[in-house]
Amino acid sequence: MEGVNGKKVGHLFENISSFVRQCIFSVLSVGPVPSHIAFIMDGNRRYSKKQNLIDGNGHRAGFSALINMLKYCYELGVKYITVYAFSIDNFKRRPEEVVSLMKLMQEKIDELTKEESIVNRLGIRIYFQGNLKLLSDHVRSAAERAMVKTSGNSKAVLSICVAYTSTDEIVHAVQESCEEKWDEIRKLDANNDGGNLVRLEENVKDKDEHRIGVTNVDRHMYMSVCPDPDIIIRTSGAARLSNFLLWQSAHCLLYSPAALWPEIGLRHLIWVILDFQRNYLYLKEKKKQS
Ligand SMILES: CC(C)=CCC/C(C)=C/CC/C(C)=C/COP(=O)(O)OP(=O)(O)O
Repeated sequence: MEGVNGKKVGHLFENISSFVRQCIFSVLSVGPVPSHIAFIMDGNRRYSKKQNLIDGNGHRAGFSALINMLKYCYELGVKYITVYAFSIDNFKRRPEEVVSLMKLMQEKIDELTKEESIVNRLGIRIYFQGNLKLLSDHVRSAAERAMVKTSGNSKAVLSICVAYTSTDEIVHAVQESCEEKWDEIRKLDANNDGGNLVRLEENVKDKDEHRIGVTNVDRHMYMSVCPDPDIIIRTSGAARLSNFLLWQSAHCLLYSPAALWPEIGLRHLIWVILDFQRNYLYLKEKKKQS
């Protein structure tokens, strides 16, 4: 009996908080709403220590916080959400910790891929971004399955950066751009009996035409599926980017609340949206000038 009553109270509380959220979001939506928010989910181990949890449960709590934040962003109308889930540098952690994090990652990816998962209910497409070759076969296959299974979803996009650093992304994009240019030049050359490569050396105008520019590199970024982020939120009070979205964050608003990642909540999102709206015209002007 107590259990039934407890469930009813739980449902009632959920309905009331969902209604309050809707009211707040409709007021916020009168102003500009960011199209892309990225999160550095810092402070999961510290949360675990603070709450005396067993190892790994801080990251589990972090995953629940991610799901809540995903839901809030979706309800507010933010189309792109990106999270820094595992950096290339994180592979240098204690092997037991890496293994446990990868196990959790695989379990949660499989959970997200299920038919009835939140991403499928809301129509969210998942991308995994990073040097996926560095992942174990199991985790990489899970990630690839999730990308395929959600590829028909189009309401919003969740990019999960794993085995990711910005420097690796930039090097990868530059390498791909060089290969693409070389292919172009070789093709031209073949069509002109080898004349182009010689002419290229001689003709400065042609040289410029065949130079790699920002747009070439941009196109080959892992993150080219999204517009640049409007806001990056890093929890636990650290105001560093730690090799995350360096290429994409020239004009974005940074916010670093003291809360540890599992403690992040609606109030933090509301606060940063208000800050974004206050700075909107200035940021828009800066983007235009670049
Ligand atoms: C499928 C999916 C998206 C899973 C994500 C699970 C999750 C929350 C991963 C976070 C991983 C991570 C290294 C966070 C940084 O906190 P930390 O471990 O560095 O903690 P600290 O800052 O307290 O040391």
